Amino acid sequence: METPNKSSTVISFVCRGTLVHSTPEEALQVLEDALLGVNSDGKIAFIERGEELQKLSQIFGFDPSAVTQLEQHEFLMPGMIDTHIHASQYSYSGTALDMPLLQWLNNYTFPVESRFKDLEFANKVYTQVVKRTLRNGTTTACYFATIHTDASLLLGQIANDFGQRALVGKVCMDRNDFVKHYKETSQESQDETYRFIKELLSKKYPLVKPVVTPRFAPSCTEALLAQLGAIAKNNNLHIQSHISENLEEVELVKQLFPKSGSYTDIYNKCNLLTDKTVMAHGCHLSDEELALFRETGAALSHCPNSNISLCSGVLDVRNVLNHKVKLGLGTDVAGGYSSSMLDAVRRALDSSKVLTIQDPKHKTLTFEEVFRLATLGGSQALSLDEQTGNFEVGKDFDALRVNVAAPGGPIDLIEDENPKVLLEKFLNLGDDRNIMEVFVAGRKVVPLKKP
Ligand SMILES: Nc1nc2[nH]cnc2c(=O)[nH]1
Ligand SMILES: [Zn+2]
Repeated sequence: METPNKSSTVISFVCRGTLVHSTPEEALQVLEDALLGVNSDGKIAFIERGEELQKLSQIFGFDPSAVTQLEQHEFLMPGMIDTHIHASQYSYSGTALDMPLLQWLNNYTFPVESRFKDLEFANKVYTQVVKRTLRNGTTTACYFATIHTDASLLLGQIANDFGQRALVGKVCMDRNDFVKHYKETSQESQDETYRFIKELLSKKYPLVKPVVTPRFAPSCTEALLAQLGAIAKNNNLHIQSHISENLEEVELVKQLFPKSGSYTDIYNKCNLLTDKTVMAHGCHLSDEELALFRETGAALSHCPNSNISLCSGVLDVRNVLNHKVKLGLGTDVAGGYSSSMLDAVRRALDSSKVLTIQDPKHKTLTFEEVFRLATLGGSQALSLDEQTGNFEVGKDFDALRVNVAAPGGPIDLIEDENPKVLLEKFLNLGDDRNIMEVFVAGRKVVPLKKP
């Protein structure tokens, strides 16, 4: 037998068992008895068949007896990606869902967000939301903070300390007629955005990046939107905001921006639609607006719990996908009451089924397609698909070790099931008790470590 060439890569972790993930071609790919190796940089070094163990151990110089063997009812899946979550609204999640969007913002959201001037309060809430989302399997989160720069920097620090991959946005808003103390001047918003970006980048956190965050068109003057578009463009930064969530909001935008062709047109004219943009909701976008998303490479975040809870609308995900617009899932805490991406998966499936009830010709999303939205789709929506989203050699190892039959967990398995059934059961019935371990960039972050 030939001696295989030795690799200089240092392997820090090897796992053997079932892998489930998505590719652009296949919504669900199952690899049974696979071997996945992670190198000392936290990147996937190889994915091979189990029978190659001896050969791989020689090439990569690891001890075959140190391989982690997954149990019968276990599998590895990519970490889930929450493309839209308000860390600052976590304290009232599960409450205050009795009003439509604009009234909900004025009565609940703005008063709570204004409290983040207090860093002690911010520390308490942000620590809890990062811990909770990690335990629920969110390896990447795209966060809205508040207008307060120091508290927003603190959120970045906490995500880094617990090892979560995150985009963090200091919220910008220079218009707010209802809660008058919760807004900035245009100049403050611009200056503080610069300060936020500069200070967050100076920390050199490997997995935490700033995202330019105009709240949404009704909270911003056109001048501010244009300034933020310029900041993002000149510094090649991510952008996030909201668009076309509810019909009253769409009407308000028409009144506030009478010269614009559409809601999408406003953001586009201000250079806020790029291939690093993610806009939440889009329930009421026209096909022409979706075409503009496709042209600019901007993505949508589908937040079904929020859309139902605030009676905002039902996004036709099939139509978005047919337009080839990048799409991920978001919890939109606290308009969405659950911080778990498993809930987002279930609500996305329910919403698609509601559209089928209304129109039997509607092609319902499959659970495999929604699984892809929660993982690979999210990474594409955040333009992070070169780093994360699925299992590919060279990508970071962001993964969940799932045990569908975890003792004391929510799922009773009567018989042995195949991996596809195990995944479907986990997505529909599972919770954090089934998520035994969470890895981000090769580092085990759940069970949680004290930072
Ligand atoms: N769901 C939701 N929509 C918004 N539009 C502007 N701000 C918000 C927010 O905080 N939550
Ligand atoms: Zn939101």
